[in-house]
Amino acid sequence: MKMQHFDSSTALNDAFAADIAARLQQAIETRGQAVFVVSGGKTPLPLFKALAQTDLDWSKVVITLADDRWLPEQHPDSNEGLVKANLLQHKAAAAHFVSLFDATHQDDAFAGCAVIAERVKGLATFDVLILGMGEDGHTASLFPCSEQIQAGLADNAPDVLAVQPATAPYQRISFSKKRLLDSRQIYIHLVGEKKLTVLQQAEAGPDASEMPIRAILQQQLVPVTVNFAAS
Ligand SMILES: O=C1O[C@H](COP(=O)(O)O)[C@@H](O)[C@H](O)[C@H]1O
Repeated sequence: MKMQHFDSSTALNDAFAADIAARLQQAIETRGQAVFVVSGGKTPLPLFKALAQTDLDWSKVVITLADDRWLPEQHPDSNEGLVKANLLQHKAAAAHFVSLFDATHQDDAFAGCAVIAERVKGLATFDVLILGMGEDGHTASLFPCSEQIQAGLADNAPDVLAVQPATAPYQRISFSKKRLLDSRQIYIHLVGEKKLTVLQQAEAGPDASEMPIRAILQQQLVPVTVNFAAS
């Protein structure tokens, strides 16, 4: 794991956006398209705004989410709504977005999960995956407090699973650890000292079902870079 400390989130976002654009550009040149997987929550908002202004042939970029809350995009807590309002704008408006929500099963992520599995099954290896982390050590929607945590971390897990966290709102849909690790480069994006403390706790302990971010930190298949700023 590579750890990068930045003096400010502005410096982090500028460098991060340039790095992502270079990797997506390289993927387009090598394979004709790039698959870019982002996370929701509050942390990535300024990064999304910076990326939206970045020169790239976005029409060759497929964007999806590592996870989403099972909500229509109009809901203020929908990660899809956040991505559409902040990333899929300006120069990045030409990107193709793959939603993790299905309105025909809008009240039940468990019923809708098969639709999402079908939708994402053709996605190639993720060229760039950005993960966030909650203060409980969850990443994507692999929540330690959920009944689905062992299924999400299993080596034979499906690509996506529905999750009901016990201590966070909304049903979720999440890529499994197995599918998240089918990536060429993983970034963990952290802002705030508290998240750094949580990351250090995660590095120190063995059990990924207690802190699912460990499944990303303690593997050797995919390079991981942590981009951190205190504020
Ligand atoms: O619930 C979620 O939380 C994490 C972390 O969010 P943040 O607001 O602390 O940045 C996020 O990575 C994940 O995508 C989201 O669904």
